[in-house]
Order: sequence, then structure tokens, then C-alpha cells
Amino acid sequence: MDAVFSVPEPRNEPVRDYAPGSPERASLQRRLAELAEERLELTMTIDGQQRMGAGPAIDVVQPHRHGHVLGVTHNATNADAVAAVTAAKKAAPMWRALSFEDRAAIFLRAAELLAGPWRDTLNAATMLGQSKTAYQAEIDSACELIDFLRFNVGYAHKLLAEQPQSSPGVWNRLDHRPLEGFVYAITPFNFTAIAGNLPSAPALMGNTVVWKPAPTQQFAAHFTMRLFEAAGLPPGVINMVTGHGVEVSEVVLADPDFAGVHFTGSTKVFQMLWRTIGENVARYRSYPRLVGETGGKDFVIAHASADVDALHTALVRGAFDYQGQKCSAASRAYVPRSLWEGGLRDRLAATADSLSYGDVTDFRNFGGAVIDARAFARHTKALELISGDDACRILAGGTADDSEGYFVRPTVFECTDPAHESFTTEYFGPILGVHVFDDDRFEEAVAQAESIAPYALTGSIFATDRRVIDWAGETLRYAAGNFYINDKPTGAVVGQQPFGGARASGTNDKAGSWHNLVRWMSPRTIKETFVPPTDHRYPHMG
Ligand SMILES: NC(=O)c1ccc[n+]([C@@H]2O[C@H](COP(=O)([O-])OP(=O)(O)OC[C@H]3O[C@@H](n4cnc5c(N)ncnc54)[C@H](O)[C@@H]3O)[C@@H](O)[C@H]2O)c1
Ligand SMILES: N[C@@H](CCC=O)C(=O)O
Repeated sequence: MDAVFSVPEPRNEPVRDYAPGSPERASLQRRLAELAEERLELTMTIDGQQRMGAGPAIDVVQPHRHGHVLGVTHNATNADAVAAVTAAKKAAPMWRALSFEDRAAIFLRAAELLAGPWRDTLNAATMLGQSKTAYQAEIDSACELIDFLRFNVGYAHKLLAEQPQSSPGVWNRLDHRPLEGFVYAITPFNFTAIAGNLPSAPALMGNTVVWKPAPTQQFAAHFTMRLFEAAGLPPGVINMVTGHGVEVSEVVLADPDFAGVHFTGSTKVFQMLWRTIGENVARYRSYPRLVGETGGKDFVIAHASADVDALHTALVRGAFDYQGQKCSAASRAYVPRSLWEGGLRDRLAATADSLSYGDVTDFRNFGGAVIDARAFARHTKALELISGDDACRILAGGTADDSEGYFVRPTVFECTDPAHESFTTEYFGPILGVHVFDDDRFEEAVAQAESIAPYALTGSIFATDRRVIDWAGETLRYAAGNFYINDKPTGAVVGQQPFGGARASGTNDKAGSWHNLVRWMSPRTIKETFVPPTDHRYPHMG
């Protein structure tokens, strides 16, 4: 077809609330019951074929009831990784040759399927496999993934339309080529939306992909792969390998056609990947694109002029939604003494103690369990460190119990030492440290908070005095890639708050925006001269 097409105007998917008695709640509960009865074979998908990895088996369980196995996956071996890379390379010419409209239509169809008949499945899988409540699943596996799919098409369309100027007699053009090679997408446990976005964004731009989800997210990842297939994704475009990834990286990062990594996860793993890529750099056909969104130690800073009700709610939701397992979660707060001793301390502790964490299929619960035994051990160790230190005092929580699920109580502690390890280390759990400062030492507290942790992902300032908001915004300019004024530091929405941070928090390529998509293309400039010169001599030569 010969036409310059426009694309549907992207819009954010409305969030359903699953209130008691609502039809959407009944429908989701039915799907939860069905999926909880499954014991799925969580296969790899290579060249459109589903088969088990050849390495050892891994049980995928419900974190809030770890005796309940949802499915079994297997670690992918070097040979499995070779098969995935081969499939990605084989599919590349076919996928590149499809028009942008054909590629976009697949992902737009995936968005509509997810908004409709697939919504309950992805939400139920995310609730059971990652211990999210109905609301936390809805904003992730339904709305955010739908938004990524729709908005990426809109941003990509604008990027492709980006063309240079032409002087008289010349036609300059930009050919927005996919990368030469394949992309390696490695995704974290905590967001089904991120797991779906990291392989699909480079694929939309014409690249083929090897995708390695986290084993603890494999239940929802399995259904995400089925969703892409149902939307018409051809075999070999996204090849999903399972397991821990070490053996996959040994193969992928040594391949000459490795063209980029699209990573979200911990800072430690991204730095390890970066080092390996650096060591292998001479092997590659092109310099690989390195895109990584990583850890955070996200702050909330309050001024004495802050609205204390808003601050209280932001701390509770920011720190304890999804058990603190958002990279954006508030994990350190800086509060003036007048607000803290004027009632916030007791109120925050009482609210934290009142939050119910339990089985997420019981919709009365505020939260579920932390993801696995490794996370549980990290949190119990942190709680021991905090409770054993004279500088810190636990005000709420501080306990954990893994007898049935990996439960860690919402914990609030106060610490007189703002340089304490608990203010610099990412625990990635429901643990909030508070440093209380004298009201007249606000500027000192902000300056210290700015650079004490190596991260710069999200942060909030609470104040009603506009001069304070202005000053803090400037002083904290490089301390957070997503900065919030009088709001919690979590809950970025695609198309509204492009997400990502710098320093040890990543390359800040802003998932779900054109900043990210531009990394998956390699422009070729074309200059066509209609009437080329036929005399090599210049006029000044006489
Ligand atoms: N900045 C962001 O946008 C963002 C978003 C979500 C999560 N996170 C971060 O992610 C972390 C939590 O997620 P996680 O526990 O899944 O992180 P993780 O780093 O443990 O794992 C991330 C992924 O890397 C894989 N992996 C580990 N070693 C590998 C290797 N050698 N080769 C290939 N893959 C390998 C894991 O299996 C998983 O798929 C936190 O640090 C959090 O802050 C950041
Ligand atoms: N985009 C999400 C965080 C993703 C990281 O885990 C938020 O803004 O809360």
C-alpha cells in the first residue's frame, strides 16, 4: 500500500477498582480460582516452538503460600541459548522487511486483547505468581502494559517521521534502520508490564529479541508470550528463554551479532553485564546499545510547611504498596521534628501496624508476601541490623514469618544517623527509615539526602511554601530521574511521567517514551542529488 499512515492516538487505559459486588471482581476471582488449579509447564518459546529448557527444574510458587506450585520451569542451557540466538537471527530479515504498520498492528492488537479478554488472565497470573493485590496487578499487568504497547506505537510513528531538511536540488532522507543484530531483553520479577515492554519495544522498532524473564515472574511471562502470539507475532521475533540467565548470557554476550541489552533489575547484575560486554567489545559487529534501569534508594523529604495528611498517605503508600518491591518505593524519609513529634510518628506507626499483608486472593488485604526466600533472607538480615543498632529504633513491624508465605511486616524505624547503611542500601522490601531533623536544619538535611546514596531514581518533596519547593527542586535536580512535588515517589504512568533514573539507578532512557525507542534504531542518512555537478573546478579558481 502506498500511503503515509497515521496511528491511533494513544490514551491511558482506565484503572478498574474491583470494588465488592462489581462484575470485574467476580470475573477476576473466577480466573484466579482456575489458574490456582493449574500446574503449568512453563516452557521456553524459541522460533515459535514451546519446549522445556534442558537444565534443572525450578518450581514457580505463590510467594504468599510457597507450598503451592503454580508451574515448573527449567533453567536454559548454553545449547538452548544458541537455539534462541539462531532463531532471532533467522527471523530478522523477515521482521525487518515488514512495514512499520504491520509491526505496530500486532502490538496494538495485543493491547486491545489485554484490555479485553486477556485482562483477567494476566492480572490473575501476576497476583498469584508475584503476590500482588488486585489493584497492584491492575495498574501493572493490565494498564501499564497496555499503555506501553499503545504509546510506543505513537512515539515510534513520530520518530520515523523525523526527517532532515533538504537544500535546493537535493533530497535528504533518514532511513530509521533496526539495529544490525539481535537485542537481549532481561526482565525483573516485580512488574509484568516491564517484562512485556522490554522485549516488545525493540521488536516494534524492527529488531528481533532473545527475552529472559525472571524465574519468579515466569508464570505471568508465560501468558504474556501467549498474548503476543495471539496478537499475531511471527515465530522467532521474540524468543523467550527461561531460568536464571547465567548460561544464556555466556552465549548471547559472546555473539558477534549481539546488538544491545534492554535490562531492568538490580544495579549489581547490570554492572556485571556491562563489564562482560566491555571485555567482549572487539567481538561485536557494532557497539551494543546498553539500556538498563536499575536500583533505587528513593527519598521523601518534608518541610515544616508540608501538609501532614498528604505526607502520611504518601509515606504509607510509597513505602508499603506491593510490599515495598517497587524500584520507586519510598525507603528513606527526612521529616522535621515539629511534624514528627507533633503526631506523625505515632500515626505512621499505627497505620503501618494496621496494614494487613496476606493471601492476595483475599481482597481485604492491603498487600501480600515478598517474592522469594532470597528476598526474605535479605529483609530479615536488614531488620536484625537495624534492631541491633543503638542509632535506630523500630516503631512498627520489624518482624517476619516465612512459615506459610514470605511475609515481612511493614516496618518503620527512626534513625539518628542519616549516613547509616539503612539509608544507602536498597533492601527492596517494606522497610522505611526516617531521619528526624530540627526544623531550622532543613537545608542541611536536603544537602545530605542529595548524595548519601549512590542512586538517583525517584524522590519527593513535601512543602506548601513555594520558595522551598523551588529551592529543593534545584538542589535535588540530579538526585532523582522522577521527582515528585507533594506526591508519593511511586506510580509513574506511561505518557505522563516517563520513568527512569541516573547515577547507579541506570542509563535513564525513560521506558515507554521516545527516549527509549531511539536506542533501538540505527539511522542511515541518504542524500540524493538530482543534478550532480559535472565540473570539478571551483568558481574562485577563475
Ligand atoms: N529502575 C527501574 O525502572 C526498575 C524497575 C523494576 C525493578 N528495578 C530493580 O530491579 C531489582 C529487583 O528485581 P530483580 O530482583 O528481578 O533483579 P535482579 O537483578 O536480581 O534480576 C533481574 C533479571 O536479571 C536476571 N539475571 C541475573 N543474573 C543474570 C545473568 N548473569 N545473565 C542474565 N540474566 C541474569 C534475573 O534472572 C532477572 O531476570 C531492584 O534492584 C529494583 O530496584 C528497577
Ligand atoms: N514505574 C513504577 C516503578 C517500576 C519499578 O519497579 C513506578 O513508578 O512506581
